[in-house]
Amino acid sequence: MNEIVFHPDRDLDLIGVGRLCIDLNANEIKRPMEETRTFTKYVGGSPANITIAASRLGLRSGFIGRVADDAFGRFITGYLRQEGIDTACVVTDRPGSVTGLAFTEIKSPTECGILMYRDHVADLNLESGDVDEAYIRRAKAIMISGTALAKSPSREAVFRVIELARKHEVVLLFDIDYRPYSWASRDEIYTYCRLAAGQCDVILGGREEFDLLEEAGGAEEEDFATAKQWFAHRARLVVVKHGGDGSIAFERGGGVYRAGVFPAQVVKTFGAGDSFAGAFIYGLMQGWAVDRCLEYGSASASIVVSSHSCSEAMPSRDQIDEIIRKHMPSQLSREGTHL
Ligand SMILES: Nc1ncnc2c1ncn2[C@@H]1O[C@H](COP(=O)(O)OP(=O)(O)OP(=O)(O)O)[C@@H](O)[C@H]1O
Ligand SMILES: O=C(O)C[C@@H](O)[C@H](O)C(=O)CO
Repeated sequence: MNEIVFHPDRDLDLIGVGRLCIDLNANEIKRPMEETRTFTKYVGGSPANITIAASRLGLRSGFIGRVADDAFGRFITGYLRQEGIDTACVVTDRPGSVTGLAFTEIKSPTECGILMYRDHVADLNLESGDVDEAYIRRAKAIMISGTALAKSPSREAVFRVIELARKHEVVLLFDIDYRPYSWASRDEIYTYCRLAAGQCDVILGGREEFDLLEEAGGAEEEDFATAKQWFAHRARLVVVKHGGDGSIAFERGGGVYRAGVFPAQVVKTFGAGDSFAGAFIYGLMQGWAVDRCLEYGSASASIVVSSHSCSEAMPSRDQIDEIIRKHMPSQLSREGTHL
């Protein structure tokens, strides 16, 4: 069991909120972007990737976001529908905005870069009026990503989502999802992400992402200090991702869980966090103990880092189960440390 209580009788398990964009992943891998000639197009955007991951695992999923009135916007909406994700609240933006593009460079399994084209993007035109209370009320959980707070009117729309989710007892999950290209300043990140994270039940982020939201770390080990800081707000579960070094999760009730990583034939590193989050959330919603959720997320991530794409590579339950069967639990430990 875990400490997150989801409303039982809702017809949507998870609603993603925010960025819907296009990944253009270099086909010529082990080359710098300057030498790349061709790309493969996938749906992208961290919230979209997470929602696709969750839907692939069987969660009944929806999305609140805006797409551009262009061929990429239509491609994204069609792909979400093809994946069984409800798109009733995916709004086509007024003409003039564009779809965010993420050109990815795969120089080596550990050197991957992303060239973001994010000017005038439709996803940051999400408005409070796009947030339908009746839609929110249908959900057990809502996943918010930090980048949706980077600009107005998307920023106000996210706070409207938070307000309605709290009103209707919808579990709020916050993925810090720091992407520097959309933010005007560090102050804004600190201000708005802290405000949002302070309202959420579950917070996920990398070590560096949490550092952006916190005063200087305390004397204790940083991750423990992070968890204590967020337990002073609403959080019941804090998950710190450490890339190839694994992850650690803290429950407000005192449980501390560490997970290593599963072996992977790494093609690219990005997409690890989104696949981890989608599978971790799936585990939470099955009522699994946190250590099992970490293991599921870690196994999912090992599959996606071994693939060329993010969204399209999101694994099925069978694929994840096979990885876990093959490799057994990876240095999972549960420390009954009380914070
Ligand atoms: N090289 C790897 N091999 C296997 N698993 C990995 C690897 N890198 C990351 N993971 C798994 O994915 C999880 C999340 O990775 P990471 O901390 O890089 O998230 P992130 O920075 O949010 O990723 P993203 O690049 O998608 O934004 C890790 O905690 C780990 O379980
Ligand atoms: O989230 C983004 O804008 C980039 C993603 O589309 C890309 O797939 C990635 O970096 C996933 O972590």
